[in-house]
Amino acid sequence: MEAQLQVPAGLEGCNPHGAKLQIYQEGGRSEWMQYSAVKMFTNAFVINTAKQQMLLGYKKRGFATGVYNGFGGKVDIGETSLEAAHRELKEEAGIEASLEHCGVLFFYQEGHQYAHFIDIYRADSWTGEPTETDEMKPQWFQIPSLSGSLVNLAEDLAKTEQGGSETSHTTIPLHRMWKDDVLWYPLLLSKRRFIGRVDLVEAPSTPEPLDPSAPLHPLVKWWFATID
Ligand SMILES: Nc1nc2c([nH]c(=O)n2[C@H]2C[C@H](O)[C@@H](COP(=O)(O)OP(=O)(O)OP(=O)(O)O)O2)c(=O)[nH]1
Repeated sequence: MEAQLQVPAGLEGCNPHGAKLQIYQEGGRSEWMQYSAVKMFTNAFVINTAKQQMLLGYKKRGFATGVYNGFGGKVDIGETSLEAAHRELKEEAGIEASLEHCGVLFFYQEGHQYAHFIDIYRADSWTGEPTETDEMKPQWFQIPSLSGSLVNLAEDLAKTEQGGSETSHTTIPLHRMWKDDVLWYPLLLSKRRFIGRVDLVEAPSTPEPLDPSAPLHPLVKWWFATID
């Protein structure tokens, strides 16, 4: 019988049926940072497969202002993660979608009171028209070709970091997203189930307007595995 991989603290219990885990990528420091509490979050990504586009929201206020992300937030007391994901998608983007759970991102930023345990969801269809809210401005972005390997896709995604400009965001705007997203977007986009953890050090407060060349929340340790 094959030995199961040791998963980072925070991800225990994410593979209750003992499915096969395979390291996708890992790196950084030798030790994970210590956290004292964990809160549950959701993050939902809507994909237009026919047009090869992804809906992202520009965060207008609160945590991570100025960053593009999927739609999500805290899971409220008495709510399941899936219920929270539907509620947040409606509140932040004005749409409804059939969400499929595709991964877990455990995220800890140095100096923060708690770690984020984020259930990541994906939908390939939706109802309603994405609408700007007080918190998020939704916008469609082109996904680089999915025909190559995951490694190629990660490289294609990374190229958008250098190629992005202030005014045109035709491809996914990695230079304005959390630094770890390039590590797991290839899995999300190719529908591979995954679990992962990232530790980041505190970055200086984000300048407005964002400087695309400025470092955003530097990563100090990361680990991602696919689940089969
Ligand atoms: N893509 C990505 N998302 C992340 C990372 N770290 C992280 O917390 N998130 C997500 C989880 C949540 O979807 C979102 C944080 O939610 P939020 O900004 O709405 O938090 P909030 O405290 O205002 O919660 P709420 O009022 O909306 O419930 O950011 C990351 O590294 N990459």
